[in-house]
Order: sequence, then structure tokens, then C-alpha cells
Amino acid sequence: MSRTRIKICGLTREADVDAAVAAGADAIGFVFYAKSPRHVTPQRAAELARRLPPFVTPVGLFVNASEAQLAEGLAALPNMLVQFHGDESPADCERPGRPFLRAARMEPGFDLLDFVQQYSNAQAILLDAHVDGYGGGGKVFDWSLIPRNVHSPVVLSGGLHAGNVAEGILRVRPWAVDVSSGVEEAKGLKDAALIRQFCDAVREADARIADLQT
Ligand SMILES: O=C(O)c1ccccc1NCC(=O)[C@H](O)[C@H](O)COP(=O)(O)O
Repeated sequence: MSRTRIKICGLTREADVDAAVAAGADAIGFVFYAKSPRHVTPQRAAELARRLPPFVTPVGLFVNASEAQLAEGLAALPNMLVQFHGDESPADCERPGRPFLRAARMEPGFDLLDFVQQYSNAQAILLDAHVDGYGGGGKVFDWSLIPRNVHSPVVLSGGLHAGNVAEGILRVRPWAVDVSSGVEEAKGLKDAALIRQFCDAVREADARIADLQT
């Protein structure tokens, strides 16, 4: 039975990185989008990422970044997984030997199957709500918009928290879940207890799925 992976996004402090790792996060997201209240520089992200133990992936999040900005991020964090969360085309996302996540901003009428086909080289498609400011909006989108036959690993995102993530996992069966606002005391400032509660809720959902499969 596959375990739902967990990405905690928008970290800016050492204690929050430590709390996410201790709670069992599989990936830690650093926001390189300057307009975000969770923005960190690549140098700060590299400093924070040095606290990560093996098998916890640093994710670098970009929104319509220039080549120079992307190069700066990759120089600081060569092992990061890149997440494109703006209006990037498939060609903007693809680099030899460089896996990437591509965010899809879900809203009624959005053709996710066509989007997945366009970004067929993405390692996964992160399904987020369509919000002002591209992301980090703390808004849940209508999960019934997700077709059943999505031919890509899916990261469910958008307004998740300990109280709704289990339902999202049971309904969508994503490869992973992603959260920012739902584990914060303020934008960019994570709450260790909320992180723990979120990760516990994910594990409880996985246990319920395992029971259903026996
Ligand atoms: O986190 C941000 O501030 C942000 C800003 C602009 C683009 C993307 C951003 N975050 C990307 C993420 O992967 C978030 O975790 C995702 O949008 C979900 O956020 P939330 O709904 O607050 O859990």
C-alpha cells in the first residue's frame, strides 16, 4: 500500500524546518517568488536546507522566473526539485536531467487532462486552487473537478489542513499532499503543532485506505 507523501511549503525558519522533518514531511518547499510573504532568497533556502536529513527533498518554487533567477536558485540548491507555479510553458519547464513539478490552478472549465498531456515530462502535477497571487492562498478548490483518469502522479494542494486532508486523500488518492497556510500561525511562520496534526491526519487516512483494501 502506497504511503501518501507530504510536502510542507513556504518555510522561512530553522525551527519550522526541524518541526516539518520531525513530523515526517517528505519534502520542504522554499518560495523564491519575491511577491510572496513566504519569500526566501536562494542563499537563505540553502542555509535552511542544510538542516534536512537524507530522503527529505528540498523543493524550490518559482513563478515566471527569469533564466538568471532559476540559475541562481539551482546554484544555491543544486539538489532541489523545481516547482513551476506560474504561467510557464512546457518548454520553460524542461531541462535535461532536471525533474520538475508543474502546478495546475484548478477552476471550473480547466482542462486538466490536456494540461497533463502538455506537461507530460513533469514528475508530478500539483493541483492548487486558482487564487490571486498564483498560490499560497489557503483556498480549497472543488475536488470533483479532478478527472479519475489523470495519467500523472498528482500532488493535492490548495487550502488543506488537518481537518480536511483525510477527505482529500480518500476522495482523490493523490501521490502526495501539499500544504502551506493550513499549518501556519501567520504567513511564512509555521506552527509545529499544526504540522504534526496535519501529518498525523495523513497517516490516519492512509491507515483507513489500508483497512478498506483488506
Ligand atoms: O506559498 C506561497 O506564498 C506561494 C506564492 C505564489 C505561488 C505559489 C505559492 N505557494 C505554492 C505552494 O506549493 C503552496 O503550498 C500551495 O499554493 C498551497 O498553498 P495553501 O493553499 O496556502 O496551502
